[in-house]
Amino acid sequence: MNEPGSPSTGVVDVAGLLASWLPRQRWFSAGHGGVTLAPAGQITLVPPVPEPSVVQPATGEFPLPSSSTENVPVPESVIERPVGIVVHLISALPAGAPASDAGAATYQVPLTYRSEPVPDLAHALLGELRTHDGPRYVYDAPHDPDFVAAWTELIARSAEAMSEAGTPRSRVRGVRRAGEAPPDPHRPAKVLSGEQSNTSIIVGADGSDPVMIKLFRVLQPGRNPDVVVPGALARAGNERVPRLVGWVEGEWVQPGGQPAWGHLSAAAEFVAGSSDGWRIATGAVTDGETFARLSSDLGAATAAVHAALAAALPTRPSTPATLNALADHLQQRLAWALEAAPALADHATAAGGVVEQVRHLDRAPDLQIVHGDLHLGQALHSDSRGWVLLDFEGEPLRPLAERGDPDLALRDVAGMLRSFDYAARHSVLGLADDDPRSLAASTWASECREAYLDGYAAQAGRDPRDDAALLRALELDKALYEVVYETRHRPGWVEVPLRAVGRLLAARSAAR
Ligand SMILES: Nc1ncnc2c1ncn2[C@@H]1O[C@H](COP(=O)(O)OP(=O)(O)O)[C@@H](O)[C@H]1O
Ligand SMILES: O=P(O)(O)O[C@H]1O[C@H](CO)[C@@H](O[C@H]2O[C@H](CO)[C@@H](O)[C@H](O)[C@H]2O)[C@H](O)[C@H]1O
Repeated sequence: MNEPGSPSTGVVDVAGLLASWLPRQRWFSAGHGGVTLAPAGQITLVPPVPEPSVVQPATGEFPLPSSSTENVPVPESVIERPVGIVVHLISALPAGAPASDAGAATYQVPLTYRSEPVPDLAHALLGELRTHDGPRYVYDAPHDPDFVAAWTELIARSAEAMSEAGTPRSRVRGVRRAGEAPPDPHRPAKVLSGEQSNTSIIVGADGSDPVMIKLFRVLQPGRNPDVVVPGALARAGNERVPRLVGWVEGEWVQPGGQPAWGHLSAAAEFVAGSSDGWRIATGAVTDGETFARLSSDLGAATAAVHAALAAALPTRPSTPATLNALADHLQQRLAWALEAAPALADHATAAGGVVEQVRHLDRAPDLQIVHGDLHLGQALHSDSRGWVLLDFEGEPLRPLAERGDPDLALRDVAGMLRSFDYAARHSVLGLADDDPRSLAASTWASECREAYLDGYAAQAGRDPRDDAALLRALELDKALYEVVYETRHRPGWVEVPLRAVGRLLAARSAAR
């Protein structure tokens, strides 16, 4: 066996570096051991990208953690350049699982290979590889201006590239929406910092028409709602979402060998001078200020997006079967949450009552395409644009295949109501419900809630409070999801949704 990263026949292997780097990334959820990685595709870009080319997916597997040298080869042609750019597509399988395992995730990992180290990119260095041509410095490519220029150009030129070997499986295509000005690949770029499920790069924040390019880190076969939905809204002329500029789509190979097609990236207008709703709302809580006016505007913006989605994309009338399916879904959520958080056991019977109530409701509004995971962090406010809504990918803990289905617009309303509760109560964690500070938080959240619903009702011509039982059931559904989310990601916050479950169920008993 060769030494890690050493050349064997003119190609080098980056598996060892990935094995230690990937598990440290926020978006890598495959675990910290016992995972097998398998190359699923490999796209080679050439700066400044006159025509990008795609090479055939590599075959073979390598275990993680490991310093195997055998299986993520970097083509010789890449290594020979001063700057080589490769977008590695890598599937992660639970160790020992069959290669066809349906639970495997495919990660998008663009890397640059440089013959000279770049001090400005030190924070993005994965490590060093030894090659027959001397060392190569390997960087997390979204931080590297040459990768960003190449990727932006792919979209700007709507460039399509076939696999060098001519197989239809290996192909990426940039698409620029008709009527959109091409983003300029040569403007300064910056990776957005902060907790994110994907990696977003702002291109051209120094001037006019900046663009935000999001790289989907976890690839799933199929159309990504974060491309489809803003695209439909842009076509409909709705201005409550950042304008979609373009996207990148492509093909890769799933662990069992089946070809997959899906979106790799979306590019949208970067809303300069904006703040997200979570930051504004929690600032208001800290300063003891009202958020009612902005809540009302946010309600109106949500209703405008819902109306545009209902006009532009498929809708379905609700039937008794719809209510049954909603009740089943809530029941599954409950079982899922009970498993993750046994503390919910005291609420199981009352929550089961809500399930049955939903099943026997007389009616429900029509189903339509919705946001799916709406909360304050998914809304941006600026003086020039008012509120815009972001990130139509739906709940990250749900399979992509389920996320684009028509659903109740009320689900988004419930999500935002939960978010007002979070903004108010995360600042009083650990205090009893009757503590004056908790009571003040509760009053603040109620004020936002009513203002949001008023704003929504005025814009939509239909008040979500007319479907009070359904709305409460959807708030419960969301709070159960949040219990699982917090248990996995922020156990210190789990008290926020746990207490909400208790309050929502108590309010229901009181209402009967
Ligand atoms: N078009 C945009 N303009 C300005 N800021 C944006 C834009 N899109 C996203 N952001 C910022 O990036 C953050 C993460 O975006 P989001 O779409 O939620 O990414 P992720 O899928 O990684 O969670 C948002 O909270 C917002 O602050
Ligand atoms: O933004 P994402 O799509 O990654 O959504 C996930 O993370 C959110 C937290 O960042 C989480 O939202 C929950 O916490 C928010 C405060 O941080 C709060 O405003 C939301 O109401 C609450 O649901 C979201 O559930 C999760 O899917």
